[in-house]
Amino acid sequence: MHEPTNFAINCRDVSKTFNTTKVLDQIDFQLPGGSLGALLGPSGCGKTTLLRLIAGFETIDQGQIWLGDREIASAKTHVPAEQRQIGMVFQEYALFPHLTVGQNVGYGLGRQARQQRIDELLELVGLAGLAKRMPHELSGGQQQRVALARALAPNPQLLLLDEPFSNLDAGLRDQVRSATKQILRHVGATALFVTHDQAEALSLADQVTVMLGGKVMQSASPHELYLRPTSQAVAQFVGEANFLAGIARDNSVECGLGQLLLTKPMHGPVTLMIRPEALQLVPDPIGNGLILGQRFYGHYQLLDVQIGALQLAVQTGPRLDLAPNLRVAVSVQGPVVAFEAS
Ligand SMILES: Nc1ncnc2c1ncn2[C@@H]1O[C@H](COP(=O)(O)OP(=O)(O)OP(=O)(O)O)[C@@H](O)[C@H]1O
Repeated sequence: MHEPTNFAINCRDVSKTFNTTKVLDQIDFQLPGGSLGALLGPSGCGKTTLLRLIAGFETIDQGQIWLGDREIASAKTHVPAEQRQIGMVFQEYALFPHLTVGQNVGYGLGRQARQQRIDELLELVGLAGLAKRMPHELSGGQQQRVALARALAPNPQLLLLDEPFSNLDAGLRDQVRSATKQILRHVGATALFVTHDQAEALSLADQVTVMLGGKVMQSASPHELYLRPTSQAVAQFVGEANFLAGIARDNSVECGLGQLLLTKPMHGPVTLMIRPEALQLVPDPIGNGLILGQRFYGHYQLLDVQIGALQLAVQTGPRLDLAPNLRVAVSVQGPVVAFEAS
């Protein structure tokens, strides 16, 4: 079957079983050309397996994968990894320890114009002048850039990155992440990276795909995913969320915070999701809430507030006037998302 699309990657109904465990269950996944995608999910959800199927390191049991309009995998087809024009960056970088930086970058290139391309790529990743160094003479961040330059050298149609920043310490990680994004944008690459770090996925990717238990739960822009999760599971996995029960009638819902407005009409029992920053509080001796606890993060804080039988997280900026045992008035100032009660 041929399915021409505008997607750089198109996975349809892809399943994979190891021994008797179904690791990927009817995956539908698309990534537009020129964009940066993230596969996000907890450990064991199957994200690395999906990346490896796209790379061609494993065969698929069912479904199809296209790279542009080329079918690269199905139950009957398996284009070998080296013929897929896919570049890889591994978690451990996998640099050849006995080769210099320049030789590492040039590894997948033919002889022609090799030196020029190596220089060009080292310049691109900000390592011009380090071609003669050995990998062990570089910092973690520099090694990651060499791995990126090596993957980009043959001009791949697609770049796959497996937890590319997890080996870097926190201080360096942010810096390397934005440098990587800049480089990928500069060369107009289509790239897909795997992460279990939601902040990394939200801050870096154009499209975030949440996987849970071998299934794709939602694929959307970071804003859409955070503000309009389509399931309670996604809302819970991405960011901090408050859940409360309610009874919906048309565009309003009755719940422990009173009557609230819904963005779409619903009926009957629902579960409401309200982000901590969608709640506001002010000190009030006769208010509806009591501060039970405080989690202070510097540029913001989360306050655990008891309201009747509910316990909700409320986000504020750093303030000195809020502390446990203070009575406050809590109100809803942001979007309320409703799911059919499960
Ligand atoms: N070659 C294999 N043989 C048997 N089971 C495997 C194989 N590869 C992966 N699995 C199993 O498949 C499941 C999904 O693994 P996968 O590595 O895709 O998850 P992940 O979401 O990337 O997790 P992590 O973030 O921990 O790497 C796990 O239960 C894993 O043990």
